[in-house]
Amino acid sequence: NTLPKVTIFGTGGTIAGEAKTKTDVTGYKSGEIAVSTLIEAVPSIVDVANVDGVQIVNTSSANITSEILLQMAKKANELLKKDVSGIIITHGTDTTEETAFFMDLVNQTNKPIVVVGAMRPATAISADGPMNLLNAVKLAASEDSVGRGAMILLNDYIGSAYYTTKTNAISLDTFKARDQGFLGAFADGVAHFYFEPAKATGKPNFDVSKVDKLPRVDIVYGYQDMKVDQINALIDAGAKGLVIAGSGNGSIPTAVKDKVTELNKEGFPVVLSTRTGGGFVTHKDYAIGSGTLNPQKSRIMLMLALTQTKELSEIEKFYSTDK
Ligand SMILES: NC(=O)C[C@H](N)C(=O)O
Repeated sequence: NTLPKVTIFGTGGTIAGEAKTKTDVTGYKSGEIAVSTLIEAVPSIVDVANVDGVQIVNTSSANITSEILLQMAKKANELLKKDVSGIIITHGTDTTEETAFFMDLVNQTNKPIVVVGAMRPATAISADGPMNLLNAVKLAASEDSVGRGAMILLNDYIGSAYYTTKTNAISLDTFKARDQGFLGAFADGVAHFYFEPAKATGKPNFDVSKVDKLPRVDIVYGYQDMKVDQINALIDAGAKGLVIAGSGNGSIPTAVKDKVTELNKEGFPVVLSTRTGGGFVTHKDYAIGSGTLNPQKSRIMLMLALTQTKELSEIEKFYSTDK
């Protein structure tokens, strides 16, 4: 038929989660139900698009690896370059923003990639997954979605993958972009956008078609009395770059700053982000400031940046919001 083609990558998460009782919304197993079953549970999807399901993995989103990200990037680009109008990734919400951000940066087309999940398992009363999935199909199939980058969709709200983050451990209303706001919302089963299509300022694009492996990048949490031991241990373990979730505008204790300064002189990339959940980390003369990116997105950016350059001054540009 003439409906747009949409491919759904199933990766697991609560949207595919199964609990022992209908009222259990925390003690359940993520990634139990196949993507084909999720699609069958929403019969009206067939009125919106020609849908195809691909089971990539079926697991909790904490188990998504950079190998899985690369696999999805290659498959998504292959399909989007053909006649598929949009890709949906059903995903656990805990690391949704990492996958969505990665897919946003590696998409070689202007077609939509929509990452969707749920906060209540499929077996719960008032499960949010089926409606979220139907909305995701509408979003991925819509011409209005073209040129908007990857998007995160949950609880009727459409957020840009670049800026949206999970802000609450259990609430249905968890995804937010506090400073930048949502792109739009569903009303009466229809996606309404608040703006014309736009690209996040300074957003780079990475072609990973020839990348076999992403470099290891780790995150270290900052706190009072933080020591340099974790930094040393991670470098010994093979980290090719580090992100520090500093306090405030990326601040770290003096001893850690001395270590970071030393690493900077050696050309080892350290990105300073913030544990505050918002704002902007400015560039320092001893480390790269993460700009608007939180620690987990800064990590994804650094892995991708390192596939292109080892130069700190070049890496720094990927965190810039300048045009
Ligand atoms: N709401 C969720 O999807 C959480 C789940 N633990 C996950 O796989 O990320």
